[in-house]
Amino acid sequence: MLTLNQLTHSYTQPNNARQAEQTRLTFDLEVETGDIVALIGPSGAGKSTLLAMVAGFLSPDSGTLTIAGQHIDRQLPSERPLSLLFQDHNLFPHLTVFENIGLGLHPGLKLSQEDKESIVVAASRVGIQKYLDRLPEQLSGGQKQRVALARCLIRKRPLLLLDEPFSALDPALRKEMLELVRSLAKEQQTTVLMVTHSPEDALKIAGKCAFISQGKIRVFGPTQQVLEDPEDKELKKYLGC
Ligand SMILES: Nc1ncnc2c1ncn2[C@@H]1O[C@H](COP(=O)(O)OP(=O)(O)OP(=O)(O)O)[C@@H](O)[C@H]1O
Repeated sequence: MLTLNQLTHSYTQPNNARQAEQTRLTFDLEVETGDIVALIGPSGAGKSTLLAMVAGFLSPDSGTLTIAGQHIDRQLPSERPLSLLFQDHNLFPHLTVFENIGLGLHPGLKLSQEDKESIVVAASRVGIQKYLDRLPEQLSGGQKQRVALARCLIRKRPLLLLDEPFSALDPALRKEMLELVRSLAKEQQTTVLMVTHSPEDALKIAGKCAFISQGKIRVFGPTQQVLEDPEDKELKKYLGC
């Protein structure tokens, strides 16, 4: 179980009158192990802030964050039991596909024979085993995202954070990648939080959906119910119903 309990972050910035203006975002969420949750909501609602607090890039002012009962609030991003996949796949341009995937296992690439074998397995799982010797610049956008996904997969962390990772891909490839994430998550019992602007993508892979608005989760429930039978006024407006 992933639990966010009153997890709060406030941004302070000067306004036109040169006074400090605060934007306060507070999140409560409970996600069962192995569930895929889509985070949707209008621009500026707080989706990236939620993800950044879970990832550890942004410190909460208050509240708690636990995975399987363990507090991870104080851990550095690299110590947290999670992997991240963003639209910008963050591959290292001077390293081969093999090495880029290997970074998921060891930041210094000190790889045992077993590690090397698991890199090949992860690459085959996402369909890029033919390209292990290539550099990222010799790959298409979709192939690069597969490498990034393989790097996440090989880490076998219990939580995967996705921030619009496939939005630059064409519809067929995007669908294929989403299905791949779904089957990999099921295989490894990975809990997934996925920020998306696409209700269609949410319906494709997420069993649950959280609608975020003005720094809060306003609606949380089964994706189909949230998106196809919305009751909340703001959610209806967001969906254009
Ligand atoms: N560094 C910052 N300083 C001040 N305010 C910020 C900062 N980052 C975000 N905000 C504010 O916090 C709120 C939430 O922003 P956030 O980026 O989390 O929204 P979002 O839902 O991810 O938006 P989008 O879909 O456009 O990426 C917004 O009102 C935004 O203006």
